[in-house]
Amino acid sequence: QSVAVLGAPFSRGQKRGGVEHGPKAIRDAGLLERLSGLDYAVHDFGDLSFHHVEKDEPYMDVKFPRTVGAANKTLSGAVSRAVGAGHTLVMLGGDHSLAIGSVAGHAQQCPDLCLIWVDAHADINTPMSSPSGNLHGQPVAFMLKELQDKMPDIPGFSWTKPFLSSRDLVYIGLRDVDPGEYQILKDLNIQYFTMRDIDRLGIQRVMEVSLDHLLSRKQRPIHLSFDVDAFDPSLAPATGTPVNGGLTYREGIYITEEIHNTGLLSVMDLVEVNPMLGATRQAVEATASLAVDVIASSLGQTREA
Ligand SMILES: N[C@](CCCC[B-](O)(O)O)(CCN1CCCCC1)C(=O)O
Ligand SMILES: [Mn+2]
Ligand SMILES: [Mn+2]
Ligand SMILES: [Mn+2]
Repeated sequence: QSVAVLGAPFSRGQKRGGVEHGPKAIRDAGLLERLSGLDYAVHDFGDLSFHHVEKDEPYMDVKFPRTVGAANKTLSGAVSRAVGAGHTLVMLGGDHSLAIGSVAGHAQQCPDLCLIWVDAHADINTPMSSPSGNLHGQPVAFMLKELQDKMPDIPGFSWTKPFLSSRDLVYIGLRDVDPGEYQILKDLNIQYFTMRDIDRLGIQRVMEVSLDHLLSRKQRPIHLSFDVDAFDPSLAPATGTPVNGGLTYREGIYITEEIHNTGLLSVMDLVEVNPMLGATRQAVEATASLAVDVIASSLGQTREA
């Protein structure tokens, strides 16, 4: 089994500088060493380089559409090649707009993939419903076939088309969903577990139902898109959109242990670590170290042995 690590130093899906330094912060927290300690061959693909598109004016209030679109087109090619070469891939963000390229590239190789989205936010705004115009709040809307009649042709995104059915997606950790997003979740009958659901059911039941929902009919590759802001801000302060009342360390690790135990994890994203947003160096290091723990646990590090 071989693991590839790919950095995507990108920030234009949102407004706060620094998230482009996320890949370096996670590497500096010892990611490669930790993965080498697990029984994988580890390949470091380094960081992609992205180019800013000139005169990238907003389109329907969407910010930097051409720059974000171009970055994700590049990323999707790199992800597709890595999966095609047989690697389990870890994509380090960068903001969550990068999931547009990461999941699309994965779907090119694995069209029957299912998606587990761990996040305080649903990231399913359309350009029309977005309160901010920031594309890191919209990636899932670009993937869903059921939304394509609601999606305008945004400049920079002509390279991609929706590939995911709403039944092939589960959310875990939601606690800050916009009205337009909530309407979409309900209309498309998308399976989601909020932090309240986790309080009521417990994380063991949430994972049991989530994995049953996605895998009981058919075992297929899993794409895990993990936004570090799913965790409580006390654990992951260095991130752009923190929301109180998030996952505990143990809940986050239980999620990733259960995903590892399926044996079906194929690509994971770890996004929204922003080393410039920690109040202290310790806060930055705690956030980056947590990201390493999440990735290592997704790839088989256990609390047992
Ligand atoms: N839903 C928000 C936040 C998106 C976060 C993206 B992620 O998950 O990748 O970090 C807007 C959230 N909300 C807007 C009104 C005021 C409170 C925050 C948006 O801008 O779409
Ligand atoms: Mn997100
Ligand atoms: Mn989020
Ligand atoms: Mn965020």
